Amino acid sequence: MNRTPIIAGNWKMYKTVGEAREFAGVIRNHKLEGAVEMVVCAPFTALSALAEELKGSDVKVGAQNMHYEASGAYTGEISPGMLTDLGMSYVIIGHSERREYFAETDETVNKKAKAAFANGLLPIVCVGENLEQRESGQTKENVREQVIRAVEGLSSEQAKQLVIAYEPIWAIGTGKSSSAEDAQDVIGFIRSTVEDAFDSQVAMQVRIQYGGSVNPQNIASYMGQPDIDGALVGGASLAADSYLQLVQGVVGGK
Ligand SMILES: O=C(CO)COP(=O)(O)O
Repeated sequence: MNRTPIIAGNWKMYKTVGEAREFAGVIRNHKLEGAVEMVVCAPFTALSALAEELKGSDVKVGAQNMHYEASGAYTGEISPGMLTDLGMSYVIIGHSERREYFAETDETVNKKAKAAFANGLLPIVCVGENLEQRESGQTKENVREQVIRAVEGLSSEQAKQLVIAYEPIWAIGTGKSSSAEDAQDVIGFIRSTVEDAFDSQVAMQVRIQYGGSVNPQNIASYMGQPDIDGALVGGASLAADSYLQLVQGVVGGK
């Protein structure tokens, strides 16, 4: 099965519009002929400028969150249609920081995943265990529950296009990345969970990324694993040269 690897930068709450434009200027001429899908997920304020700067390039733009409703009295929120209107391709859903600080639940993750597809956006759904769950041997049970709840009610056609990011919370921003073997173990398990929820066809096509302290030095080790289809990267995606090194690492690792 040929799954196109996907490298997605998650800028979190970093970069002004000017900084985003500068980044885009460096990466926009990078051509990969479909070997890797390049995505940058930026703060809402930078999305319009990025879409403009990266138009016609191989780099796709994504948001880091959205509401699941189409419109309404939801002060401070952004709807799926507003993202489509800006030319977004992807949206990160259920990042652990949103689950922890902004009350995101498996239920809202599921509503957002459905709303993303309904609006022509591809969701990158994040799952992952915290340190306590890892140490008490509950990693797989926890991740299985998150995956099953996230994909409830999606059609097989939608599920095939889904991107799942496995991000162990203890590895995010800590410099303590999961070993490639441990990440493969959980990601292989996530693929079998998708097979249980749908079928083997869907499981073979769904792309599953690893995230958590990925950098240009360790990316190739993850890509050498059979079930790992790319990475969702925070800190190391912020500098354009580092982002391009990650992309090259994905090419070299597969
Ligand atoms: O949360 C992450 C990406 O979504 C990972 O962040 P770091 O790459 O900075 O550890």
